[in-house]
Amino acid sequence: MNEQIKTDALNAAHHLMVGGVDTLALAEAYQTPLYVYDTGAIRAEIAAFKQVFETNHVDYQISYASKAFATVAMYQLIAQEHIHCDVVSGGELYTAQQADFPMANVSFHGNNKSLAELTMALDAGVGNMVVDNFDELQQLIALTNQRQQLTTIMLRIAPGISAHTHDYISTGQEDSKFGFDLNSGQADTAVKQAQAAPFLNLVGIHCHIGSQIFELNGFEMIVDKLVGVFARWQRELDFYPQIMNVGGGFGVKYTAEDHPLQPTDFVDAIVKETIAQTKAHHVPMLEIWIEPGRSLVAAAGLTLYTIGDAKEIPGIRKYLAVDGGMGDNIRPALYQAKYEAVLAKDPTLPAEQVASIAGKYCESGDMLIWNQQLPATKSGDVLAVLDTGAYGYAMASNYNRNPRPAVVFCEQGHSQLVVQRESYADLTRLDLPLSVPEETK
Ligand SMILES: Cc1ncc(COP(=O)(O)O)c(C=O)c1O
Ligand SMILES: N[C@@H](CCCC[NH3+])C(=O)O
Repeated sequence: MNEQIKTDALNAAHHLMVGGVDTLALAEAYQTPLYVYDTGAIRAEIAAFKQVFETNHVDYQISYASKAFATVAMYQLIAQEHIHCDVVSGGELYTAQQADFPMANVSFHGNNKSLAELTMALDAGVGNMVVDNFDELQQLIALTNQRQQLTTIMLRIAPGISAHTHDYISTGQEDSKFGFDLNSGQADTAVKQAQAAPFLNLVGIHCHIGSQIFELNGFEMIVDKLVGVFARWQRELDFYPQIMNVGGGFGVKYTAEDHPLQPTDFVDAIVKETIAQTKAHHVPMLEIWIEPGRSLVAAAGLTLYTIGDAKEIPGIRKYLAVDGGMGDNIRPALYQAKYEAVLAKDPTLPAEQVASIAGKYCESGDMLIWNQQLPATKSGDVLAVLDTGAYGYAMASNYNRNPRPAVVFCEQGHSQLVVQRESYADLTRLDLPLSVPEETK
């Protein structure tokens, strides 16, 4: 059986269960494609992160990087767990507001926040603005002076450390669009400007080196580098941050080929390194913030599809097409990301075929999985693609005018629809007809 599946995730009939709910019943009730989340698993991941910090007796904050999966219900779940979240756009901020998420617990990221977004954040009372560049810093200084509004900020630093991950999701290197460059002294200048701003309260430094990282070493390097810089800033600029935000990026297991550490192992290493480095530099211990996105939601989510048409090219390949694809999960096409799938009616059945799972979109690259071992299948069977909880729904599109799927939360045997399936009418809701010029009427 697929090693991603825990044995308690099967019912007596061997149907795959999520949060105590039968996936075949979910497919029947809500149709497919369908995003399904085990919200108990999300809560458990949060609890595991909290525990590492608490065992180490350090001040901390966990800020969920909501770009990984943002809906009203998700922000509400995060609020229930009493952690923070970060947003990267007016749209995410708006969704958090609709969820009544406490604005004091929101951090606002982004390398090109518009004036409208900055204003929206100040109006909302966002707790922490993560300032990315000099233009934004100047805009924020002007806005806060004008409004006489004391605003808490962190500065995002590009530490000049490359994470070993896909180029598209590596962000900490010197040549990055994100953050104040550390090596050239831009970060020092930004600190001085922020210190001089009467309405900015600079509480911390942020950096994020990338996503789906499998090695501790990048995080330890950030800590070493940042604490060294903080010690210098304390001497030279009379500035010592209260908070060190090391971002997210903790890698998760998508397939049997992946061997990540536990997300909590990363945090344990970060905490221990921070304790060691602050001692070595004779500076005060820092409050440590992390921003996990993927590691909180990836494994908690799966996508249910219905198998449709099959195509077998003798001696070459068998394709099984499903009723979704790159519109609900762009990651395989965009990052060559790999997933595994099981047959929802019985993941324990022995494999009898190797099939490649194709989407229904008009692109050859619309392949969800290459060469998946599966039992015998027939049209109408429900296929569960595992670990799709991060950056699936979040990056979904209406390509080919396909409506986006619904999202269902499951916990303790109950399911709840939290995002409705889009209808065809939703697709044209914002369209306006071609206007006919007067003279041709
Ligand atoms: C600033 C920032 N924080 C946190 C995250 C979350 O990353 P991940 O989902 O890999 O944990 C990202 C995305 O890479 C990010 O850009
Ligand atoms: N969207 C990416 C992660 C990017 C993280 C954003 N900083 C993924 O699916 O892997």
